[in-house]
Amino acid sequence: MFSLSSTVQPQVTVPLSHLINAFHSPKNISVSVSTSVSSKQHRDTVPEHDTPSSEPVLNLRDLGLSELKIGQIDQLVENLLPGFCKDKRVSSHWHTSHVSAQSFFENKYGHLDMFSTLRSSSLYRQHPKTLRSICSDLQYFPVFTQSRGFKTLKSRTRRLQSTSERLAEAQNIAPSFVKGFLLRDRGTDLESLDKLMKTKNIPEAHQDAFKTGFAEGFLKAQALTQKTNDSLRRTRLIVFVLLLLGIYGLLKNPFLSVRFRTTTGLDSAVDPVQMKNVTFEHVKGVEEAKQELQEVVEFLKNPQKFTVLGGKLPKGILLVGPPGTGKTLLARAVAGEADVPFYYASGSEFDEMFVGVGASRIRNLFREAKANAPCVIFIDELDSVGGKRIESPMHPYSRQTINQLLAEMDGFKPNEGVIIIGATNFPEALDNALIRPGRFDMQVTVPRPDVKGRTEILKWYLNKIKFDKSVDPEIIARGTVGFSGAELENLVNQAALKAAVDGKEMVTMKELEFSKDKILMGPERRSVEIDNKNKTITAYHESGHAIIAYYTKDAMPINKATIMPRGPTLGHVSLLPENDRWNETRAQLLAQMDVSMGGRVAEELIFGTDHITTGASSDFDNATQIAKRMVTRFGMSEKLGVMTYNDAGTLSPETQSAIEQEIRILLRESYERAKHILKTHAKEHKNLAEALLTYETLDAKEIQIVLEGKKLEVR
Ligand SMILES: Nc1ncnc2c1ncn2[C@@H]1O[C@H](COP(=O)(O)OP(=O)(O)OP(=O)(O)O)[C@@H](O)[C@H]1O
Ligand SMILES: [Zn+2]
Repeated sequence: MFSLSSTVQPQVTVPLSHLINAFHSPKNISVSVSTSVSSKQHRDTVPEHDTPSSEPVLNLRDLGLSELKIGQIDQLVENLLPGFCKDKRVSSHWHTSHVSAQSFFENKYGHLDMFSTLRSSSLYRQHPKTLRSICSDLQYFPVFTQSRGFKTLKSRTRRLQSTSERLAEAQNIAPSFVKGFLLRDRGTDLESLDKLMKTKNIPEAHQDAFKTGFAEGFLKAQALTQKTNDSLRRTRLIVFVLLLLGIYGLLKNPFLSVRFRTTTGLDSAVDPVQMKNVTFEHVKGVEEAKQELQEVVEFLKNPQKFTVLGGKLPKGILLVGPPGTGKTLLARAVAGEADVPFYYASGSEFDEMFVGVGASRIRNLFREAKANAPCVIFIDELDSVGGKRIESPMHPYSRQTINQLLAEMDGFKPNEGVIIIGATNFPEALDNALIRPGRFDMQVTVPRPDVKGRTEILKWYLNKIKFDKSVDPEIIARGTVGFSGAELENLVNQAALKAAVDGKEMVTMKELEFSKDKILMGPERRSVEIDNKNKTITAYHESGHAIIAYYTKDAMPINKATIMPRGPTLGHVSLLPENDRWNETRAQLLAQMDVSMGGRVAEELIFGTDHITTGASSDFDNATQIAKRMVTRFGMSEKLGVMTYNDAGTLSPETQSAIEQEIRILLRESYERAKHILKTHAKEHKNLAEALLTYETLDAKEIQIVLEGKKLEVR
């Protein structure tokens, strides 16, 4: 800090009193002030400095200022001594009045360690002799250190604070090592106080003030030294204690350092989990997958038995299926059934932007696993490490990672007892090298559960909560086609939460239905204020669907009708297939179209063609889709015959218009059938709509009561 070179000098300032001396020494005045010519001439007339004397005698060249023109000198003097040039009232008293000179300087420049600054300046190097004398003299001055901006200090010091006060202020701001410098110099100050007073001929009257100032400064400095020493001692103590603790830790646990290594981000730890508490019992509705994995369990339980008989088991098993169908759970269950360690890794963990990191993680994982065989390594999201998108810039090192994985899989023998289970939602996306024999060569499909599976899963999770006896899991299962195991678990959980919020003691069908609708269609929009007119239209529209479903032989049974807004819908009627439908008959498809038509037909019949609404658009979409597929894909149109028409672009215009014609006919016939039913059952239609307006939601039983003309019990 104090070895600033001349290029980065902060305000290099020539010592004041000596400058004044320099300016006022008779020789120099003749040179610097009376010379009004150019600098060249100026330099010629300057006599060489060769007068050794007790008082330092300076000229401008000695100070490196000989190049200065008169105007610049004035500028310099004005900078150093504002007002000096205006009233040339400056006398030699200036350099004797230390306190005032000092405070004046501080006012303008803050505390400046001029001594050191000067020494390090190029000025000093050029004129060592002269400046050394200045410096040696300056040692007796309090050391200044630049501490703050000019303006602030000036405005403050107008209040004529004592020097020592300001010095203390500066010390508080200066970093401790700077303080160190300040303090060292202070020692010399004390010794030489008397000497200084003598050499500087301080007038009697000022001596006391001078001494007091010095004493104050000295005491403050002492206190500061004490503080600095204390904090130094404290730091040393803390470091020492930490060191001791470290050594102790190492002695007690020699693996501490290894732990540190394995828990760093790049080289993450691989810890197995014992899966005793997860068995095949916990995985419901995926019987085939469980059966296929059963032999893997047997192998893990006793690898030797298998190899003795010459049996060969795959090293890698790929679990393929949509998210949430229980792939992870199955893998855990395999480890749990066999009671072996389970290593979990997610493919995305290996997908690193840094060279070698993914590969080294794979290496670590396999090394650990081999040391603990028999065991199961599970790699979730295998496609994110073993996908085909190898050379993509987003995954610069995935090729390396895959190669490492392949090398590891090839590197151990089948009887070593390590089984690698990978899971993926997109088997097509996997790198072909991964699914070759000897790697992931066994595929087990884990599909979405069927109605039987869903019932089992629902029962399993219902058993973990309190539920009413009237709850029929099968009804919920029938209404949750396409739900995964994870979604069904969520459904039961949401129902339990709903029951708790409503202050009920057990979960009933109502809560289960509620959470099913919530998952399917978004939350209810109770806050939406729907005017009576729209409510009435919705009620007739929905009961239109319900009436058609009820009176059409091949339609699915009704589950529920509601005019409660939910998600984007104003109301809906839900139908339940008795079973998951693998196939649908022509009659069933036509019935579905009729039920869809029911809503619009109802609006038309009740409110007239002028008042039909846009609310039926999705119904039409649905009906049109069914008709289109019947004609173009299922060969269900007599006119177009048993043929599929997939690519519309390759069809002749005649064929296209024939298809359109057929679809139109199907829709028209459907519309007429719906109209006929609603006209025939106008009374039931009205009753149902009114019941909906009163109760908002009606379940299958209630709908039946209304349609049979009986009165609903008040709920
Ligand atoms: N068949 C099932 N039987 C019981 N619970 C299931 C089943 N399927 C899913 N679950 C529940 O859902 C949770 C999530 O399933 P899991 O993580 O095993 O699905 P996943 O197929 O691995 O999904 P992803 O592909 O998203 O990783 C399980 O912890 C379990 O609670
Ligand atoms: Zn509708």
